[in-house]
Amino acid sequence: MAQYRIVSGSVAVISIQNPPVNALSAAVRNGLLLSVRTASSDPLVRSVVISGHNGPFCGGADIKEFGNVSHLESGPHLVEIFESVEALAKPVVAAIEGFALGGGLELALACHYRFGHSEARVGLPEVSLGLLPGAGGSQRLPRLLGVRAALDMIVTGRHVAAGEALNLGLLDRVTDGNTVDAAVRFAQSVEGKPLDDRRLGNRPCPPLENIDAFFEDALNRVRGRARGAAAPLACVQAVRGAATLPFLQGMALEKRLVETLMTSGQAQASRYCFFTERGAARWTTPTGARWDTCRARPISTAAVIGIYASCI
Ligand SMILES: CC(C)(COP(=O)(O)OP(=O)(O)OC[C@H]1O[C@@H](n2cnc3c(N)ncnc32)[C@H](O)[C@@H]1OP(=O)(O)O)[C@@H](O)C(=O)NCCC(=O)NCCSC(=O)/C=C/CCCCCCCCCCCCC(=O)O
Repeated sequence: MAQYRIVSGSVAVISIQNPPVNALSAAVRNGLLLSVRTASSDPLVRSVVISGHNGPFCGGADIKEFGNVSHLESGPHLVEIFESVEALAKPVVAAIEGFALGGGLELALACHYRFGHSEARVGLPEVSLGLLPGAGGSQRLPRLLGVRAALDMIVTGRHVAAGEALNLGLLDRVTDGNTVDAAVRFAQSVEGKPLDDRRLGNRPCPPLENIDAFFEDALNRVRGRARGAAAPLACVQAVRGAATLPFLQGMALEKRLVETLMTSGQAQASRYCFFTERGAARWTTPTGARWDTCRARPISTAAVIGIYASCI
């Protein structure tokens, strides 16, 4: 779900609430869209801050819903929500603590400004799930960072620390203090200012020389490393779309690519790995010991029972 409150008289703070990582489940998506519409129609609200409840901003789309069309369809699509955020006629500031990953960063990219805590990290790791950033990320990130930096982040899926994100221009400000408080103060300072420039969907991609040669080379390099994986190649195709197509056509290309990947065996296998790796950490023994209740015993005696010496 999403919590909605008004602070300082004019700022609507929308807080994503879905522990432990504030993933964008159907309930969260419903809450977010409702909150954005409420903020839009309330004449007392002049700006909006979006944050994560109790720490992390957002770990992205709810991976548990993938492969289950009825779950995916029981809430609005991320693309629709992010379009409403970007189109809002009041400034929207993302207050990023912990992490903004996948759909979480795509949400932040739809906001007009991005504030981050100095220890936060951001990234688009969809490629490791056999996917691409399919909720506008493959189209908005290149428009913000330029093709080279965006392609690197999208194809590798790496997590970027706040300091680097600030240098890249992905974050507008970084703070050591309370991120939400800083974002609220900033939101008030930009109330009533024009927003057209801040909407990444309105911006062209920064120009790149020898665009055909650049993407040919990128595709060859990625193909060499991908070892048969389809997602990294689709990422290159989507970013090429961002560089060469108007925003809406780029979004249509992104949609076609992610729908194909989503139903692939590679994406299913990658999801299985994601949950199995985490499941493996939850061990039990036949005597009933468990990973979450087991405590190390205090050491009362220790002895050396052998010495091995070697000479060369
Ligand atoms: C860094 C982390 C976020 C946190 O790490 P850590 O603190 O170490 O904690 P973990 O142990 O890893 O995780 C804690 C528990 O949380 C669960 N978890 C984590 N992330 C998620 C998540 N995103 N969703 C659900 N659950 C999550 C984790 O499993 C643990 O629980 P448990 O112990 O297993 O019970 C780290 O967790 C991390 O890296 N997470 C993953 C981040 C990530 O990859 N995010 C990107 C997700 S993908 C995305 O955001 C967007 C994708 C594009 C989607 C576009 C949608 C298009 C729909 C098209 C539909 C077409 C269908 C057509 C169908 C048809 O026609 O048939």
